[in-house]
Amino acid sequence: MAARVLNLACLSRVGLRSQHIRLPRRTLAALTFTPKTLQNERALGVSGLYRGLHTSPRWAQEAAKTSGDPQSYEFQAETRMLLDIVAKSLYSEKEVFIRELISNASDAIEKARYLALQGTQMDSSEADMKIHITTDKYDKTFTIQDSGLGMTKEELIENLGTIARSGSKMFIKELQEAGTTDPQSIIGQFGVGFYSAFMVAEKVEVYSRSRLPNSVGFCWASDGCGKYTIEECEGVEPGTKIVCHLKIADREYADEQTPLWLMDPKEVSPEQHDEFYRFVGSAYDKPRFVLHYRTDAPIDLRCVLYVPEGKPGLFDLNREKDSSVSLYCRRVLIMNKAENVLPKWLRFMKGVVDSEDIPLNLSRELLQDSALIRKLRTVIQNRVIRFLFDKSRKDTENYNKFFTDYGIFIKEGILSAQEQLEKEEMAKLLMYDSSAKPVGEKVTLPEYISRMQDDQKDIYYLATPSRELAESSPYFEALKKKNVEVLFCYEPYDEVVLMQLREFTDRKIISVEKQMRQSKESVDFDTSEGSLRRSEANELMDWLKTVLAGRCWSVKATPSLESHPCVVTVEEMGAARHFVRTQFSQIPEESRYSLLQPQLEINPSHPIITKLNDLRTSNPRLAELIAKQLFSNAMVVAGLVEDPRTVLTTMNELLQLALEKH
Ligand SMILES: Nc1ncnc2c1ncn2[C@@H]1O[C@H](COP(=O)(O)OP(=O)(O)OP(=O)(O)O)[C@@H](O)[C@H]1O
Repeated sequence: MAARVLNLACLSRVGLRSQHIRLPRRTLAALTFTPKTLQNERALGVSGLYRGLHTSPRWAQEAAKTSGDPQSYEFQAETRMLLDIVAKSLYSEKEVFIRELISNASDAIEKARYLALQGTQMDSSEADMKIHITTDKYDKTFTIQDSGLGMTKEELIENLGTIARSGSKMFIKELQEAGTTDPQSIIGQFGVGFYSAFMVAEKVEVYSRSRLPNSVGFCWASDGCGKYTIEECEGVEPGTKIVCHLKIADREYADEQTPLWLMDPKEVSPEQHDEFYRFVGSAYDKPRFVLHYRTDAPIDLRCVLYVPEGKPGLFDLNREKDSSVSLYCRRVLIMNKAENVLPKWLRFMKGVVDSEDIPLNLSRELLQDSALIRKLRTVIQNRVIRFLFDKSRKDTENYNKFFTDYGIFIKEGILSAQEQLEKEEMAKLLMYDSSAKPVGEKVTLPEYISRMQDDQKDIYYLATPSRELAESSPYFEALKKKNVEVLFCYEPYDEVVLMQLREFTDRKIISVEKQMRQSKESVDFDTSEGSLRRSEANELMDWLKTVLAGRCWSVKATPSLESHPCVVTVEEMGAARHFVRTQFSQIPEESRYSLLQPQLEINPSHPIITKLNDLRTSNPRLAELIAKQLFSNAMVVAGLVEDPRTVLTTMNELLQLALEKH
């Protein structure tokens, strides 16, 4: 069995998850899986300091001195029987003893907290609650210390000398019923609690001092062979410290094991990552991407970050602050769920960040606003972006799936970033359908740029609800004719993101509608086949302005259209659509058009337009209705109509007139 005791992943293997360690909520996690570092006074002092407590820096290593004569006691008969079996057990999953001892420590803390809340007078405050685990490879010890309720002498006798608990009792009962031929086969079915320490320890010492006022410390010790001793002890901190002196065969539990994130990335197996991910992320799925890396400059950093296999839920999207990344400094846990270590948009990532450059006494306030944390965040963000961009090129299929599930976070990142450079970095990760690619194949902005024709300056996109509508869009028509690639985006916030981004590597990002509105190309009336003549077109446009007064701000003839009679353009189509979606219902009808100032662009070669020109003299009423309907239709195509019912008002009258002659 590989040495693994102090690896967090090992705890998950023994079925221990963070929620099993029922520490008081306000207690910042106190599991510090560092053997030698814990003996370093600084680390110890800081774990206390960090929690803002006034605990002794030597909390976990008080020099307890026995001060009385050890008194010898015999275990209760049932306990002896249990101990005998446990001690000789060949039970293969011995590491369960860690879970049992942590559970007891956690229970003791809960009890102390409960009593404090009840108003019971206690030594020191509730805020001190913590559990430390240390090992010493040379002394072959595994030590767990908690600042829980502790035990009086009577309680040590009562609790550790007799079996009161149901699990152990049932174990003994089952053994008696089954005969003792194969106790190992049933040991795993019962938690044997504190006694499980004897599976790995040849001697166990329990230093304990009750938190009740005026209590003194005691040392309980036993080799698990029928007897135990209790003697008074000085220098015992309130709470309980259990020192397991390991059997030779089990000395590996005192080994210092490098935490997974400090291991060479090549040495960590996917299974280890799966296990560790579940542990740190309190998750049940697997990671879909693993970023395990280290760097020394510009900041010392050891990271293992995971992107979950599962899709984010509504809760994850709305989650404002909660992070699933733990911050360590040289393996000492500084903060669980540390906000600000990752930018907010990366809140879907889970894992561990360990940096030697982080001061051990980092407070929550410092974490909010520290140049160092900002630097850390930038370094990690850049690395994650590089990693994801790499995935987009080398593992396209999985990246596409990732983008479908988590793309919204990237868009949020772009919207919330301050610097253009930062926005553009994130924008590398965006993916869109493209007019140059078949359905389902997506392209990134760098890919788009690599295919741009020499005379193309800008990046074009069309925001539309679907591919079908994109392909048949009048706005796309002109660029399609010229064989210019257009990105299609389907989500309402896509165009807000692209509008905010404005440019990418010095190329402007422009909607096809804007391109059309800004186009300087004019209609060549002399050569356009079937087109109105210039004078006819001018007259028609003047007439249209009158008919559509109050709704249409200007009318223009465009050479860009082919199969469509007309379109509407506004100055900033994306912003206008956003405005229509979010604000329109609060604005009176007449004010809406003056805010949008729509321009009607007509195709002077289109049969509807040429016919309309004739109709305005032969049947002015029908011509007027058609003009209004054309304008309404164009507003719908532009996505500027909030309520479709408003475009139907003239429809019945129009149909009636159209059918009159039949
Ligand atoms: N760290 C500790 N601090 C205070 N009391 C402890 C500690 N560890 C054990 N005890 C006491 O010893 C008793 C026996 O522990 P053991 O693990 O055998 O069973 P248990 O924890 O009571 O059972 P269960 O795990 O089913 O709740 C506990 O009930 C508790 O009163």
